[in-house]
Amino acid sequence: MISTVGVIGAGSMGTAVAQSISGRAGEVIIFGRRQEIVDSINHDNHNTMYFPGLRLRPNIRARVMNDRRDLADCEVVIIAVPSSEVRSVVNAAGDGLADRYLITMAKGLEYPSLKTMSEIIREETGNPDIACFSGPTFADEIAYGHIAGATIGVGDDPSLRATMSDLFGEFILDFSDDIRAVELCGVLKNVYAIGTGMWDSVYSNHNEHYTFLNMCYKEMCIFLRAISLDEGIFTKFCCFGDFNLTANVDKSRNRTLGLMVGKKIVKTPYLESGVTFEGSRSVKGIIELAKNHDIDIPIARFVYDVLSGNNNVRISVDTLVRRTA
Ligand SMILES: NC(=O)C1=CN([C@@H]2O[C@H](COP(=O)(O)OP(=O)(O)OC[C@H]3O[C@@H](n4cnc5c(N)ncnc54)[C@H](OP(=O)(O)O)[C@@H]3O)[C@@H](O)[C@H]2O)C=CC1
Ligand SMILES: O=C(CO)COP(=O)(O)O
Repeated sequence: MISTVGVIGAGSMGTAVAQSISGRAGEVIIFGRRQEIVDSINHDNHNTMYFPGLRLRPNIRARVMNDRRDLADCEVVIIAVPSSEVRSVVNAAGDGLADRYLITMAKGLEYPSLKTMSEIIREETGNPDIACFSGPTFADEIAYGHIAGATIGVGDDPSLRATMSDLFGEFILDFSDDIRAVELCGVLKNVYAIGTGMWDSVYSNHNEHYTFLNMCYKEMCIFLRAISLDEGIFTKFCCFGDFNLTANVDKSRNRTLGLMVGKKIVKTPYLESGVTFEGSRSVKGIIELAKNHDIDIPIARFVYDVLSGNNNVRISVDTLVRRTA
């Protein structure tokens, strides 16, 4: 059994994954930035801000981010903060992330570098032992122990693979040695989830919904075929599963953002609500990446145009339909 696992990020996914793996590790330390969350975990076994009704296992404790005393004791460190924060958080952790296994859960793309999270982490730490975890994994459902599938993106290091299989033994797992492709699946699905929300704000029939879903998945596969070294990526949890979960289910923040923008409930793409909308931050980078690979992704551009306020969703949807027809 792995003795100590660190989880950086005391939000939805950090708390959920801490609960999920705590049955497979001696101790889990959640590193959060708010003292009140750290205190609620340590004094009451609850993260009252994110999962007030969930009693966390007794072997989960918390530390404030800048208190890195315990980071050195962690054999494995999971990074579960929004992608926009990964570089600064990893940089702040400094050499506390060297010489141990690192796992990223963040689904975003840095702009304008177009780097994925594992690439940023490796750049900041120099540590090559990095894996990623991505799939149809709503945090609340993970937190309460429901079944979920996930793709582990990991290189050919047998020890790291074994550690990932052990740590995430509660999940149904598939594996890919193309870490970047697994991460890009998580980025793409968020963009198409926003797009599906926008589409569904205009069209309400089943045929229309699933026609658009197919259009999105086709565009996602064209993109992945151009960049992925893993020919099987299309049927892995990080791809088909997570795309469908996020594009179809209103629990998804990205889909909800698409619905809200499509219905003109919100205007600014980068909302100050404090909610983590990964897709709106990554769409520009996806468009740039596609251009670099000479790939045409009209739906991603549709999403970007509407989020940027360049067009109203009805006009954009109509253009998309006529363009694709
Ligand atoms: N939620 C989900 O269902 C899933 C999320 N993910 C991915 O996990 C990643 C994290 O998302 P999620 O947990 O949902 O987001 P949340 O908004 O629920 O939580 C984000 C957490 O990160 C913390 N945080 C933000 N900035 C910093 C910082 N600079 N330093 C330290 N901590 C910081 C927040 O602190 P504070 O509480 O103080 O704001 C919060 O605890 C995203 O990339 C997301 O796509 C993946 C699968 C499922
Ligand atoms: O990645 C997720 C589920 O796998 C969470 O999706 P949202 O960020 O759209 O809520």
